Amino acid sequence: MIQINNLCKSFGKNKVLNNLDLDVENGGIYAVLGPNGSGKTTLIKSILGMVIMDDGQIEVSGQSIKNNWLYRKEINYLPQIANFPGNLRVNELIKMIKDLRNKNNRADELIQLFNLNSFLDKKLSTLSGGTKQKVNILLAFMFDSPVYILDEPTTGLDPAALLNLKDLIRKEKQAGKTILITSHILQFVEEMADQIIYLLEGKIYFRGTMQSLLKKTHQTKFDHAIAAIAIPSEHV
Ligand SMILES: Nc1ncnc2c1ncn2[C@@H]1O[C@H](COP(=O)(O)OP(=O)(O)OP(=O)(O)O)[C@@H](O)[C@H]1O
Repeated sequence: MIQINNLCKSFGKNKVLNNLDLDVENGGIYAVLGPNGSGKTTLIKSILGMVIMDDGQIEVSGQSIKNNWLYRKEINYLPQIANFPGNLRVNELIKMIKDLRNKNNRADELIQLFNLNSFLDKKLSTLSGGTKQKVNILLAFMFDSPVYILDEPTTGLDPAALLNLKDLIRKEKQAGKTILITSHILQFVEEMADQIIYLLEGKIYFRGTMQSLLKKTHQTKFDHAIAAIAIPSEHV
């Protein structure tokens, strides 16, 4: 589904991704983890074509992303920080995105699910952080797509909204979708992810299931395994 070879990206002298290779198969939930600044967002944005790679190849569904914009139609993206004009009202934003994509959508179902009815005529700049995030989730899930990329999707959500988000993601997985998620919330990752992809020093430092991570780090708890992951196994 997503194939990355020798991906390199630097910002000035800061080499963020260094000959990174990664294969993401079709279907399932993949958690992209790593310390702050390890390059998770840069990796995600490279896949989306929002960061121009210095070197390497990325293919999505067998198509190279270079000089190609059609592949982006296959990916629904929830950014870490969405920058929509603050004076736009929620219903205007939803309508604008509907008109742009012009295909079947399930905005109404998601408005009910996240209790957004009473916010539809509010300006984006007046919404709380959690409500803004619910609107962003609605935009990321309102169209059907084979691939979802969710950058810190749980930010600011209350417990009820978090449950709804988890249900949404599970349903998409059951429908065979491929879902890449970055999150620092380990409980969420532990509950949701089929595979862990751990970034460190510009490369994929670990890739595998939760069970294989626990085994590799000789730990019984996920948070301890994550803390231990970057320590050579003879020191764990
Ligand atoms: N546009 C940019 N210009 C300059 N440096 C950048 C830019 N984008 C990212 N960086 C740098 O690249 C490195 C990786 O950043 P990135 O946002 O990909 O990390 P991350 O793993 O997503 O971090 P976090 O967990 O804090 O969200 C950081 O050192 C960051 O400062």
